Amino acid sequence: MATGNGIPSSLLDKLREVAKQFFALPAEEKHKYSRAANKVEGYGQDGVVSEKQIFDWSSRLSLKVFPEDQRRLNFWPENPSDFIDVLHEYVVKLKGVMDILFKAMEKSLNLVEGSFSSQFGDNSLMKARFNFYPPCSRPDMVLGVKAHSDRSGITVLLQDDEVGGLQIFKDDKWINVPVIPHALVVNLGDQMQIMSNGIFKSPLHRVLTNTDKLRISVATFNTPEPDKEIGPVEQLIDEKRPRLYRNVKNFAAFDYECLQKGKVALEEAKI
Ligand SMILES: O=C(O)CCC(=O)C(=O)O
Ligand SMILES: [Fe+2]
Repeated sequence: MATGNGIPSSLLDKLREVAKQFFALPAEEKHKYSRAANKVEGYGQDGVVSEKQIFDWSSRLSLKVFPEDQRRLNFWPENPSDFIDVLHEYVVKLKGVMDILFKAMEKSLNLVEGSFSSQFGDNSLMKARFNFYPPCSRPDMVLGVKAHSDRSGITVLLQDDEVGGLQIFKDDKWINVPVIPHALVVNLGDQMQIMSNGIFKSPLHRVLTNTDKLRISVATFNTPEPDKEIGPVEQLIDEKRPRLYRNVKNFAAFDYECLQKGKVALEEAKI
């Protein structure tokens, strides 16, 4: 949980506000930004992969925010009118926060500076995902997001300022993540688990639904450049802690292939 993260509280509030305003638009207006059936970028619900699939109780708007020249502005809402500026300001500041996180993680393991950040590269990908969870009459029947670990390197999450629901799996139990309005939740993804040779964990997490309140969140995923090979930092491999993972490239694509075969990418990357 990063409080005092250097991002003004007013900007965090504004980001939640523009997210709420976007999701409150009439369906036809939101559908201007609909994602294509086989793509993740844009507005929509879960893609359909099988007949037996259980859907998440949520809608999302996913946008690639960095590298800046890869932004597809046709998916960026024009309504509310300050959406684009607020998102831009947030992600620029968040990049600075991510740089501090890399340095802190490297330092905490006595690593050479850049051990992690250089694996992400200068053109690492950043995607912002706005999640909208409407109230749900049967919270016992359906989840807002099913249990998963993030396949990113690092995820930074801005939660709803009032409504909880995020849980993390720890010591064989689901634990509620507290709601702290101006804190950012830092969640390490599968690729950090690989780079840290298993020292940092990519935790399972899920989101519960709620009978009478809607919830929003903004997850920002930072991922290494897809054509860069990533792997456990050499300094973290020794006789006591042998190399756990092989090097991988384009983990997102690898993860997708594994999913289709019913396999878990982190397991498949093990030596
Ligand atoms: O809404 C949340 O609190 C978490 C969302 C999440 O886990 C995700 O978007 O990957
Ligand atoms: Fe997640």
